[in-house]
Parts: sequence; structure tokens; C-alpha cells
Amino acid sequence: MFIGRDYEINKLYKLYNENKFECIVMYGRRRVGKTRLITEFCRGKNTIFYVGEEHNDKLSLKKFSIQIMEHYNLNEFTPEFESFDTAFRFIGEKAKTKRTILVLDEFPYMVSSNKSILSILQNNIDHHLINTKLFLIICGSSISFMENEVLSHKSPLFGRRTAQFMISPLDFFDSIKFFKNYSNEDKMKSYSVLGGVPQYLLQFDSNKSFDYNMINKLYDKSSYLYMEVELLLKQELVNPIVYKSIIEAIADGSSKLNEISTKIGETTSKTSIYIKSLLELKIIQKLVPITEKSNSRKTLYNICDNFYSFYYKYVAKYISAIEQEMGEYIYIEKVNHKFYEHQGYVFEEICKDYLSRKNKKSELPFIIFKLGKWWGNNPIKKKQEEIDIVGFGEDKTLFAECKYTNEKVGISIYEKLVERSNLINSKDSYYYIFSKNGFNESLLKLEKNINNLTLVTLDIMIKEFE
Ligand SMILES: Nc1ncnc2c1ncn2[C@@H]1O[C@H](COP(=O)(O)OP(=O)(O)OP(=O)(O)O)[C@@H](O)[C@H]1O
Repeated sequence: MFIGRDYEINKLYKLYNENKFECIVMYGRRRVGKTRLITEFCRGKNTIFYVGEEHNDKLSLKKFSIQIMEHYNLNEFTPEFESFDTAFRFIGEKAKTKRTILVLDEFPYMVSSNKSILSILQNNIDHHLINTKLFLIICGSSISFMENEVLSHKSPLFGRRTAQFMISPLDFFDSIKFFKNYSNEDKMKSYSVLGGVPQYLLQFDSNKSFDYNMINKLYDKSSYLYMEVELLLKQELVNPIVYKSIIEAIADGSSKLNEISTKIGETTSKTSIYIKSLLELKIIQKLVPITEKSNSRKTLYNICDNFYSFYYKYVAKYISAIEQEMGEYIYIEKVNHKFYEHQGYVFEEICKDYLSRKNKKSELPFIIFKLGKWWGNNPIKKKQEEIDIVGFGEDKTLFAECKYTNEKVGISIYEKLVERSNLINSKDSYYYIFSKNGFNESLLKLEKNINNLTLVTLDIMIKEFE
């Protein structure tokens, strides 16, 4: 079962059908589904699929040669290519007449065994490949490597790329397709723990209860997910301890730069260097009120990956108990029924995903150009206020409140939202209220009587994008 990725597959097809040379750079965090996406796209096409490994240059070239020879059915007595240069030229010759896909997966490993591959490839593109029908896909997980060494202006490959795809985790609506047998609430809970990384979503079996999966697939020291975050950080970062402290500080509620640096005992300038790497890895994100510039002093940081966020809020602090095989007890007594706040935060993101999807289909009252959150001072009440979601169109604004509670949402929530929306300049305002468990009668009646209020439940959202 292959889920989602419609945008990427459609774009790849369009480029493929142009039948000319392409150099496509694909990157994204580990386990996000890059290889699977490429495999799905390449199915039934003339493809050489090479996966880089941590070998020395000689072994790398040998493996690359074997892959090419097998593809072209060259017999075992054919000498191996003497260099990557001759190997690329050989493929280029073949691709002059026939559409050929060459995938270089795990490209950073290829480069680590031979730094000159970048310039060899550049030279080949400029002199040989550019006039062929080669469809080259360069793929890698190390986001910093791909952005700095392949995409940036410092890279020999700069200017050779014809398209790039940064592969993100699946959104809520695609992620929950992994949990066919779950109730909507369990789908939501599972997504709030695992996020949208397919490899993590695959760990839960929706034929088993949510609690069973939590206890056996996360709160068990032998489980894949239990070790994942620590291993990933070690793989991606040189000094994982400081990074871990930063993520822990954010998970614990520190969201401003000075709060984070105080908590971890580092200077703000040093902390901001570490934060930059975590931003690059898409583990944390920077938030500013939608009305402010991106360098606003009101900048906050939060963990944008649900799994990291859950792990540092509800797993990391119980490591020693889980190591003593008390994971089930910890989950039942300390976590289950207590991670409601986390779900509330994730619910807000889901509502944003919902609005983005509706916006793409032009199904909102107007086209939104900018979607975000707002917080700021209420000068009348002399206190801080926030609006969960604000969407700016050309001359219209959408304001949304997201309520993840068991109670039905009433009219007072609408009134508060209208009051707060007055803090932002808007000619024409539209209101959306999202609720886990529906709305009371008076609010439902109001929705019928005014035309700028829309009420949406979790069930409605899920049904719309099933
Ligand atoms: N869209 C999808 N639908 C269903 N399963 C998927 C999807 N994407 C990925 N998977 C599954 O998730 C797992 C991880 O995916 P994949 O190996 O493609 O990730 P990756 O980004 O290439 O990882 P890495 O960077 O670690 O090599 C695989 O089992 C894959 O089949």
C-alpha cells in the first residue's frame, strides 16, 4: 500500500514526459519515504538504481560498475569502469537514444568516499549528459549536506539542478490511512505520538489497541521506536548531548531563545548556533506572530516533529524505569490520559493541515496567502492573547479557534474569538471553530443564521479527506 505523495509523483511524471535531461535533487529527513517514493515512480521504467554506502572509493566504484553491467546485461568478463567519470559517460551514451533513469540514492555516502564525485558529475552534465534523455535523481537524507553541498551556490552542482523536492512527513490525513481499523480518536492519538514519518506509522498495528501499541512498540526497551530518537540524533549531529538538552528544554516549555539558553546553561549566541542546526533538520521550528516580520523579537521555538515532541515530553524522562522493564506501568500510570495537552497542540496543526488542503482546492470562502498563528498584547484587557490560526487573503481574514476537549463547544468561544480578532486589522472576517466533540445547540443555530461562521469537528475533517 502506497500512501499520498500525489504532488511529487505528478510532478515527476510531468518532468519525465518532457523526455529531456533532468537533474532532480530529492532530500528529506531519515525514514520519511524518499526511497519508496522514487521506487514507486520508477516502477516499470528503464532504471539504474544505485544506493551509496559507507565504502572506500574503490569498492563504491566496483558496486556502481556491477549495477550498470547488470542493468545492461554486460557479461561478467567486461572490465569494470576505471572511474566514475567513465561510468557516467557510458550511461550518457546509452541515454542518448533511450529515456533512462539513474538514481543515486544515499548520495552523501557516495561523496564521502570520493569528494570529487560532485565535480565529476558537474563536468559530465555540462559536456555529455545535458543533451541526453537521462533522468538523474540525486537523493540523500542528510538535509544539511544536501542543502550545503548539492543545492547551495558553493556546490559544483549549483545551477545543474532542474528540480528539487524536499520530502516532508505525511500530513495528518495521509498518515491516518496507516490506521484503517482505528476510531477517529485513536487515529488522532496515534498521529499525535508518531507524526507523519511512514517508518514510524508502520510500527503501529491498528488491529491491536492503541494502548497495546504504546506499551509494546514504544514503552518497551527492545522496541524500534524506543531507540529511534537517540540513534537518529547520534547519526545526524556531532555533539548530540547539547542538542538533546535544547530539545528537552523546549519540550519542557521553554520557547524563547533566552529561556532555552538559561535552561541549558549556554550563552544565547552559542545556543542559537545549535538551534540553527535543529531548524535545518526540521526537528524544531521558528514561530512568529503572523503579523510580524520573520526576525521579530517575539520569535518562539517549538518542536515540529510530533514523535520528537512526544518522546521528549513523555518517554525520555522515564528511561531508567523503562530500562528496568517498567514501561507498561509508566505508560498506564504516568502517560495515558495525561498527554491531553500534547494532543491539543497537535489538533491545532491538524486544523491547519485541513485549512491548507481546503485552500488548495479553493474550498474556503477566499484564497489564503498566509497561514499562521497570532499572539500579542490586548491593550484594553492589558494581557497577552492568542489566536490559534489566522489566514490572510487579499482583503479578507480567517480566524480560527481549535478546541480539543470532551465538552461541546458553546457560543462563548465564538464571542471570544470575535473579540480577539478585533485586535487585528481586517476588513472582512471569517470565523472557523474546530472541535473534537462537536458544538452545543445555540452555537449550531448561530452558524445557520450568520454566513461568516463555520463549525468543523474532527469527524467532519477526517470524512472529507478519507
Ligand atoms: N508513502 C508511503 N506509503 C506507504 N509506506 C511508505 C511510504 N513512504 C515510505 N513508506 C515505508 O516507510 C519505510 C521507510 O521509507 P523509505 O525507506 O523510503 O524512507 P527513506 O526516506 O528513504 O529513509 P532513509 O533516509 O532512512 O533511507 C519503508 O518501509 C517504506 O516502504
